[in-house]
Amino acid sequence: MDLKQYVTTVENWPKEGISFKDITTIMDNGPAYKYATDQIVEYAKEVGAEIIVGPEARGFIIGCPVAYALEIGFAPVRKPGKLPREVISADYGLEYGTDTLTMHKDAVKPGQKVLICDDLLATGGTVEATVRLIEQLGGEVVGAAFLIELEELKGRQKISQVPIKALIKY
Ligand SMILES: O=P(O)(O)OC[C@H]1O[C@H](OP(=O)(O)OP(=O)(O)O)[C@H](O)[C@@H]1O
Ligand SMILES: Nc1ncnc2[nH]cnc12
Repeated sequence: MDLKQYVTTVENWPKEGISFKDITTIMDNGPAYKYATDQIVEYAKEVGAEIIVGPEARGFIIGCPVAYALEIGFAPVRKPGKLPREVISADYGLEYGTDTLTMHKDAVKPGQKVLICDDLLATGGTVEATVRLIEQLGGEVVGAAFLIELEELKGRQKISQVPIKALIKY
């Protein structure tokens, strides 16, 4: 299946100059959503994932069905103030300023093999901060899987030690 045909590009959103890749037109198509999920499930098997970690919000849409299919767990990465128990935090750079991501301290067990799932790899700031969180908990990041990679932004250089799977490239 050519998944790219189900991505909708919205020019100049949310800001002038941004070419936004809207994945809701993959999700609302049953066969396309299943095909995309199945590809990542196969990758998760290849790398021996024991748990899926996904950053809010779109990482949940990709990661949760993969975890369900494999009967393994899913651990959320969230913005500050959203997780109710003790957390660890990682700051990361945005185009202007910084932001912070958090995970529960016991979300990943030491030595556990983790696959990170998200919809899109752009500058790599989100996934790089997610790798730091997982490694701080003692987890082993065995891969990062995305529906879309924006190659021009060179996000994969920020996590050069992590194997990356991207189903669609621009
Ligand atoms: O590689 P990066 O430059 O870090 O960009 C990619 C991230 O940006 C988007 O999430 P966003 O922070 O917009 O949050 P959302 O999923 O809640 O919309 C996307 O879902 C990725 O998580
Ligand atoms: N161009 C883009 N389209 C969709 N989500 C994004 N997150 C960061 N950059 C993005």
